[in-house]
Amino acid sequence: MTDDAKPEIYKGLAGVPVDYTAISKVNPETNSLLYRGYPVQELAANCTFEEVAYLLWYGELPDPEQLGAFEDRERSLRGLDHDVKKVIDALPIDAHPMDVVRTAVSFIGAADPATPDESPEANLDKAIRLFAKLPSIVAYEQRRRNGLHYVEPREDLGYSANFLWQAFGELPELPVVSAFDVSMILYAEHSFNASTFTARVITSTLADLYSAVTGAIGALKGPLHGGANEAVMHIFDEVGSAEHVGAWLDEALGAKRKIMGFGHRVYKHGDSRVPTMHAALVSLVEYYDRPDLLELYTALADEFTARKGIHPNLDYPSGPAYHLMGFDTEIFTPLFVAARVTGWTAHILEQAAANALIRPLSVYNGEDQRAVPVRETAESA
Ligand SMILES: CC(=O)SCCNC(=O)CCNC(=O)[C@H](O)C(C)(C)COP(=O)(O)OP(=O)(O)OC[C@H]1O[C@@H](n2cnc3c(N)ncnc32)[C@H](O)[C@@H]1OP(=O)(O)O
Ligand SMILES: O=C([O-])CC(=O)C(=O)O
Repeated sequence: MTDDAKPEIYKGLAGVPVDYTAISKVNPETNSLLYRGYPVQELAANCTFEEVAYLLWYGELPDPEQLGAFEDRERSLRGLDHDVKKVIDALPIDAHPMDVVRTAVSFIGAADPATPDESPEANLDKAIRLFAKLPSIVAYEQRRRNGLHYVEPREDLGYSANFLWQAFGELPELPVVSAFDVSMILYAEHSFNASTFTARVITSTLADLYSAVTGAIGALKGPLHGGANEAVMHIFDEVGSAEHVGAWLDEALGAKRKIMGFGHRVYKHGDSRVPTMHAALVSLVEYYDRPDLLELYTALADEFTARKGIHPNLDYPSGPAYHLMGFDTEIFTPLFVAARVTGWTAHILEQAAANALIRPLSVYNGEDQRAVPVRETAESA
């Protein structure tokens, strides 16, 4: 093949549309994000995470009766079987919480007799099951790694209040519940990001929903994707305080480091979700009286954006927000899992409903064809 005839390679599939989706629309030109047509900011201001999860799966917001039935189902599925806890307990105490969550989801899939049933109804049921159980898994891991016991879920609490209850064993105050719920809504869905695309690739082979979610958790762990919210907090720890930002950036940029929590494959002028999460962070800073954290947050964002023209993404305000709520830094990405399981499973259902095996082409650039050398043996010599 001559050089002229070489097909164009789209590294990282950047800018390549690979399929349709009716679940969400990311528009970098207008800096907007729609879930099933609704602006995410309006959903965050007016809906609970349960309503948004329902919207992502069913395509419409629930009426009061539908919401009541959905909430009853979700609340009834929250608890963890003894076997799931046993599997979690068998893992090293210093395992990364993302590995723990991935293993727990994989175990739930292995133990669910409905796993092979790939009907849309069965898949939706599995999605709601994971949605309901992930808070118990993540909250338990937050406690286990700190030597604390499992806290049973409470059916009298909404999703976010119960999540915080299970993580910290005390009833959270309203500003904390609201900020947490907003973060879950903002993290829920974002079109063909790397983890969702992973889930769709796995689904395209006709593998089961649990396999697709397990794979998606693996893809989310990396710091170029969901792992960035954890990495942001490590950066905050390194920098220390607002007055050190300039010197820290000189060194980090000099060493050509990537600054986690900044930049995005699709948004080049800022992430549509950041203003809403920033407002939630400000309310937490006021509630916990931590102006120093906001000063550091603002100084780093302003200085980095001024120097590089690269804006914060959602992981930038989420990291310090989860820190203020009391979560360990390593638990931040598992919180993202709990939210994104809604988007992943909506995409799994969409992919399965109009499936085509996802199998792109590669362009070979290795050795030309050659003969395997025939080596002389002792007998033939
Ligand atoms: C919820 C989410 O998953 S949002 C994403 C979370 N990830 C992060 O925050 C990790 C840090 N950010 C990044 O690594 C990138 O911005 C990505 C991976 C998110 C997007 O990257 P891409 O679209 O592939 O752009 P790419 O990495 O090629 O960056 C383009 C240029 O900007 C630079 N750049 C982009 N982001 C950053 C950053 N955070 N810090 C320093 N430089 C950056 C790159 O070094 C590159 O520079 P160059 O052209 O001189 O080589
Ligand atoms: O869209 C992306 O590439 C990453 C992202 O922001 C997300 O998954 O929320």
